[in-house]
Amino acid sequence: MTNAVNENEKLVYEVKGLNLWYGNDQALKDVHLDIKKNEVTAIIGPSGCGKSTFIKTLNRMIENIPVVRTSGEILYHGENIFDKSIRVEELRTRVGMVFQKPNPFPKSIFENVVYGPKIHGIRDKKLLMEIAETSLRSAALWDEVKDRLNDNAYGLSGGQQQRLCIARCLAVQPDVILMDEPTSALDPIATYKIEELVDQLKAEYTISIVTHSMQQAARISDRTAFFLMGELIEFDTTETIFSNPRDQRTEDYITGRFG
Ligand SMILES: Nc1ncnc2c1ncn2[C@@H]1O[C@H](COP(=O)(O)OP(=O)(O)OP(=O)(O)O)[C@@H](O)[C@H]1O
Repeated sequence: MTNAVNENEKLVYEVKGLNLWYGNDQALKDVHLDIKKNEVTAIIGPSGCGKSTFIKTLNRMIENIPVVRTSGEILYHGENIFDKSIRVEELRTRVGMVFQKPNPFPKSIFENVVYGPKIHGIRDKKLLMEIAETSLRSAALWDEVKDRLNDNAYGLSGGQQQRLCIARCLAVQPDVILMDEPTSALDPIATYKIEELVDQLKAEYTISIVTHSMQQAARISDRTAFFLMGELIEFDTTETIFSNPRDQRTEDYITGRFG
């Protein structure tokens, strides 16, 4: 009994029978998947299989698209995120998101990081500075920007901008970080830095990352979910998915036979 309770506490998400439609087109089909605390869960699969749709559903960001309809349940710490009692803004604060293309605001580095805390009513300059420093340190960017916090964020390199977006996400103290192909616009060195960062961040956060790179999924994730045409074909430890997949379609994809 105790073990069962402890196991459940480790589950951040329990996705149960999730379906999603864009108008009449079904993009997710009866998806069942658990996401565990302090793990990196990689979402892989060929273009159009529903990877982005899936992670954007986890913080209900997908509902910004008016034609979207869903059915099924997504339990987040045991509560269904589709329940009427759920406050969507709060959910999106707890479950932050980093996108494919770095998207800093046209503001200073400092203002980018403290944007969320300010919206939440924090005005104290000293506290904002502390939040900025902690978040930038956690995003492994502090040393590179500490002397130019008032410079415009657009002056940073692409990789630095992406780490700034991660810092901005961390500044509101999320629980989960969703990353939608966060390195696809970056060069190998900047990619390596983000991968290293993901590995450090999982000590404190739960991370789900969409990636087109099988090597990246294998390098940084604990578990991997393989999607195909809206269906979750296989979900297992990353080691099993890449060394001993159960489904032929998973094997075909990871060995580069399609996609
Ligand atoms: N805003 C939208 N309106 C209608 N259909 C959409 C919309 N966004 C995505 N789709 C459709 O939903 C399906 C899944 O798309 P999604 O972007 O989730 O796939 P993906 O696996 O992330 O693809 P990629 O790897 O190319 O980013 C596709 O068939 C796509 O055409």
